[in-house]
This record gives sequence, structure tokens and C-alpha cells, in this order.
Amino acid sequence: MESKIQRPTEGQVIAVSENGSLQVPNHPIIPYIEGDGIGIDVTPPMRKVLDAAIEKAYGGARQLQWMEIYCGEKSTQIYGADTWLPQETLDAVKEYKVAIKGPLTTPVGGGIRSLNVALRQELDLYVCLRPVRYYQGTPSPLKQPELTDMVIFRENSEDIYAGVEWQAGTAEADKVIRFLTEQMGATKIRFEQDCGIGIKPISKQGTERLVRAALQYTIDNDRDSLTLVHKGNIMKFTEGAFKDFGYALAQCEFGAEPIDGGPWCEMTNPKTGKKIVIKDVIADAFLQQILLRPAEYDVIATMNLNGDYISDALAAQVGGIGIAPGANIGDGVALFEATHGTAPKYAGQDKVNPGSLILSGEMMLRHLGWLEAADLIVQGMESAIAAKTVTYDFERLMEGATLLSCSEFADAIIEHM
Ligand SMILES: NC(=O)C1=CN([C@@H]2O[C@H](COP(=O)(O)OP(=O)(O)OC[C@H]3O[C@@H](n4cnc5c(N)ncnc54)[C@H](OP(=O)(O)O)[C@@H]3O)[C@@H](O)[C@H]2O)C=CC1
Ligand SMILES: O=C(O)CCC(=O)C(=O)O
Ligand SMILES: [Mg+2]
Repeated sequence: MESKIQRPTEGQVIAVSENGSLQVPNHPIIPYIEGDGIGIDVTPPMRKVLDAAIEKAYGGARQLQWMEIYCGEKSTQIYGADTWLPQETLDAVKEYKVAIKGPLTTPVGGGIRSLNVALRQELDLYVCLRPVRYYQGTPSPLKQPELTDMVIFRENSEDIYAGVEWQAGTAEADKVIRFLTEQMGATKIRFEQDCGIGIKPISKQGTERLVRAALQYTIDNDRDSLTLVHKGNIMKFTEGAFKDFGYALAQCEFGAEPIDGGPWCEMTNPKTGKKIVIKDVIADAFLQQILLRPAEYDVIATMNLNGDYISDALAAQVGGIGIAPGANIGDGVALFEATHGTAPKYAGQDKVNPGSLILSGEMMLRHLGWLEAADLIVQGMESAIAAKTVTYDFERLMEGATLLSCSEFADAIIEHM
């Protein structure tokens, strides 16, 4: 197929050295997917803010060379009706190593499967990293929102989220149900007729690579604890196994020792000498404790669906998904993306908060090692919020705030850098 990607005439490819570290040139080529719905609103301001921060930090010595790649509705316009995720999009992310994307629509019930999930699976981006912190002045339902400071490591390739499921009433669903009842001794499928069925794979290998990344992050960033969040009392061999695999990895690979006979463990951070506690909590209890006692939680490792729910719930505590950033990370490849979706009712109105994608871009700059530019974005965001110049989602909850459009908020961030 003829390529539809326009490669920049300048710029270089990011390389990965043998030890896995990035070799970032001064003009790296960064592929980006605009995204469906509000992608058209938030992606241009994200690029503008990143470019401005880099210009301010490095005065022209460094620059991103943006390269548009396609996925979702725009891809069907460019490649043809049924091409939602072209192979050359996947190839470009693999080749250029670091990319960023806007949100992509997934229809409910029928239609295509999630392109967001497909990108994560095809590129084996097994960590979904979603940090949650409070920006002073942000409207929040909590009395002390500043106590919420957590980093979610959501397993990104397994679980019920992987889409291994069959629709009620199909021959496939009936076959799976017959196999389960006739050959596997399953007696607890309440209604066998017209029953949809889904499979929840949770593996040792998948859990270990996620928990390993989370624990390494805990060490590198001098955090106090790692909590495994699961519903292992009910789903014993999937969510319960996640907990057991996680503790075993902490002990075998990081030298953690059980506290008072376990299961909680403790280890010494080899970089700082401080103690790190590895603990676990059942997911429903966790969801109430993050509201009541958020200070008790720090780095979180959890499975795919729990991580999806938890990241939106935690985002709400500190201002909502309008400013909740994220990244999908694999071995040598990273794809940054907002936590929110395509919010179709706001598409094209220059209204929504671009903060989530901008802060995802800020994470991307940190990933490149361009810390000075990343710091400028955080400073710009903090000051724009403190000055109460905000988009509709914050303005409606703040006293005396000035309502800005999506693009105006990005400009306010730039002015405050
Ligand atoms: N990674 C991805 O690409 C994701 C894609 N999706 C997809 O997006 C589509 C829509 O999903 P939906 O469940 O409605 O979730 P959305 O996240 O798109 O929107 C839900 C609500 O969140 C608020 N919101 C979302 N984005 C912003 C923003 N940038 N600024 C301010 N507020 C925002 C709005 O709240 P209010 O109405 O209160 O103003 C909005 O109505 C679905 O197809 C879904 O599959 C969903 C999540 C992630
Ligand atoms: O893929 C989708 O449409 C939804 C994904 C999602 O909600 C998420 O990853 O947080
Ligand atoms: Mg989600």
C-alpha cells in the first residue's frame, strides 16, 4: 500500500541503546495521532504548548519534528472505509519509539473493537502509567485534595479488557458454554441460554513485568509504598493470582521480606536507604479508602479493568479527567495519551480542557529527558489554574474564575511559563 505518511524533511530517529536507554537527538521525529471527537480540539494546543516550552527551555537548540500518523475515523478518510489502524501507523510508532495520540472512539455493544486497546496490544505496551496529583486551586470534591498523590501502573495487555468474548446467542458463545459445563464441570452459569461470555486471562509473566516496572518506579522516584489492588477474594485464580505473583516478585527479585509473617512485605530502597512497603488491598475497599485516606496510597499496581476505573475515579478527586495524563509503555516504545475519551458532544467546539493531553506531552518530554521543558509546562499549568483562568470544567466549579476556550487555556499556560 502506498504510504500516506508525510515524513518530515528534517529530524532524526530516536535510537535505543543495548541497556534500553533512549538516545534522543536534538530534533527527534515524533509521530502523533490527532484522535477522534475532541482530538481535533486538544491535539493542536498540545503541540503548541510543547513547542513553546522547548523553545523557551532550549532557545532553538532542540525541537520536536512532528509527523502525523493515522488511526480511527481520520484513517478511514485517508486510507479507505475499513482501514481504522493501518500497518504503517504501527510501524511508525515502532520505528520512532516515542509517539503521542488523541482519544479514539469505541462504539458500545457492537462495531469495531477498541483501537486504543489494539494499539496497546499490537505494540505490546504493557504498562499504562497514569500519575494523579493535585494542582493548587483546582476544584475538587475532597476537603484535602492535595493528599491525593498516586501513580497508577495499570496492566495494559491482559484481563477481561483484552476482548476475548463471545456474543449471546451465537454458536461460538454456546460452544464455549457447552465446553465449560460439559467438560470443565462448571455449574454456576446461571442462565446458559442467550448468555454472552468473556474470558479473563491473568498470567504470571504479564503480572511480573507490570509489577517489576511499578516497583522499579517506586525505587527510582523514592516513593514510600507499592499497593497491589485486586478482587482476589472473589476471582481467586486471576485477581488473587495477580496479588500472589506480585508479592513473589517483590521477594524474589527485589529482596522484600514479609512483615510479621506477611503477606505485606518491606524492602530497603537500594538508592536512598529508605523503607518501601509492598502491600495489597481489595478493590472495593480501596475505592472508598482513596476518598477517606488517600495519603495511605502511593504507587498502585493493578489489572487492566480495575486500572481503568481507578484512574477516572482518582482523576475526579483532583480536578477530573480533563487534566489526567497517561502513557502506554513497553520495552523501548512509548505511546502517550490522555486518560479521557472523545467526548463527542464537545467535538470541534474549542471548549474542552486540553490539560490531559498537554500533561501527557509533559510526561513525554520527561521520558525524552527534556526535563527543563517539562518543568516549564507544569509551571505554566499551575500558574494558569492559580490565576483562575480555566476551561469550562473547572470554571463551573470555581468561584470568580475566568472562562477560557480550549485554545485560550493553552495560550494561558504558555504565558505563565
Ligand atoms: N484512550 C482513549 O482514547 C479513550 C477513549 N474513550 C472513548 O471515548 C468515547 C466517549 O467516551 P465517554 O465515556 O463519553 O468518556 P469521555 O472521557 O469521552 O467523556 C466523558 C465526560 O468526561 C468529561 N471530559 C472528557 N474529556 C474532557 C476534557 N478534555 N475536558 C473536560 N472534560 C472532559 C466530560 O464531562 P462533562 O459532560 O461533565 O462536561 C465528558 O462528557 C467512547 O467511544 C470511549 O470508548 C474513552 C476513554 C479513553
Ligand atoms: O478504548 C476505549 O475506548 C476506552 C479505553 C479507556 O477507557 C481507557 O483506556 O482508559
Ligand atoms: Mg478509561
